[in-house]
Amino acid sequence: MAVFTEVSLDEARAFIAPLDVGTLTGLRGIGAGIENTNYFVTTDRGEYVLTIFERLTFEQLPFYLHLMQHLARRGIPVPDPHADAAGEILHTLKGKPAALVDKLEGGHQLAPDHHHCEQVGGMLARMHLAGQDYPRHQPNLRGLAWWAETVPLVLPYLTAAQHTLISEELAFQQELADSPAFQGLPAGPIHADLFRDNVMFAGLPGHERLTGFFDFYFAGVDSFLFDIAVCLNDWCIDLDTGALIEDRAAAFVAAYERSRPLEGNEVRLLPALMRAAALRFWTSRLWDFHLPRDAALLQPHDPAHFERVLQARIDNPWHPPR
Ligand SMILES: Nc1ncnc2c1ncn2[C@@H]1O[C@H](COP(=O)(O)OP(=O)(O)OP(=O)(O)O)[C@@H](O)[C@H]1O
Ligand SMILES: N[C@@H](CCO)C(=O)O
Repeated sequence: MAVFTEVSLDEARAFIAPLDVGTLTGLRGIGAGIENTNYFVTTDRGEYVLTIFERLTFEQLPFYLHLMQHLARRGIPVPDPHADAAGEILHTLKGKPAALVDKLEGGHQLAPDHHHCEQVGGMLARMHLAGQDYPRHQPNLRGLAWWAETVPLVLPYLTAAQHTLISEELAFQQELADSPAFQGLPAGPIHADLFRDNVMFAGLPGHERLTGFFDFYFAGVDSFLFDIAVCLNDWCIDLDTGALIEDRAAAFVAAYERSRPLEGNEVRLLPALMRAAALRFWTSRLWDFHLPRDAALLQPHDPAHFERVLQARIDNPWHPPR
């Protein structure tokens, strides 16, 4: 269970007191997640999620929390952060930054079909449009600069073949980033980590409806196409092999385009961005695996999965049907 910072009932009670959410009746550490400490908080008024941020700083967090508030106010289903009497949504607990947000209804859809992919694609486009007038700016902190910094740190742990694959891909992405086509991609606030475990669905089997996107703590201003690529690499692949399930990917993109049609350059660069998205998560998983931080019990994600995904994207580039 990834509880990095233990919180007692008394500490939780004192933390929620200024937030006008009622009286504490329950507190439970959440096992999933590898970035932050999360607790489900129950009060006589409802259910909430308390997050203590383990890596992000007081300077970085306003971008994420105000983005969630901005999107929630525009009707995108995301957890809305709770403010104190002064309107502040970033708080402090045990000396670390912390927030209390609404708990979303439902659960994860870990074996998605067309129906789920279409809903995620459609909502992603609506989220991109709703974020366009968000005034704060922060780059994607897990973007190209971070890959370039982190790849050298993990190289000592790799085989010769992995060393070549990751180094060549980084060089390819650096060259791509310098191209006018890449620099002209439509951009804005993106989620950047919208995997199956960061989306909720509720309802009867076969009729589930999307109830929310959450875990915005890798969000940043970057190309919308990168967000689409991250999703396609998780929602629309065979998890055993990394192979793209093309009809599911086509359904995802078609649903996205009903709200925001892709530009010509976006269609052209999608295969390269799907490689970029695979590189991003291969690198972060290698980093978490080989250079772990303290946690009560941390189970890092399997890096080899994204090595397979990257290889599959290189071997079989995919363009959405036109
Ligand atoms: N607002 C929310 N509503 C309902 N459940 C939530 C909410 N936020 C978090 N959870 C639950 O807590 C679990 C862990 O949260 P999360 O995925 O944000 O962890 P993390 O460590 O911050 O991130 P990561 O996914 O990057 O490892 C989720 O899988 C989900 O079950
Ligand atoms: N979604 C990420 C974890 C958070 O960055 C992964 O699966 O590696």
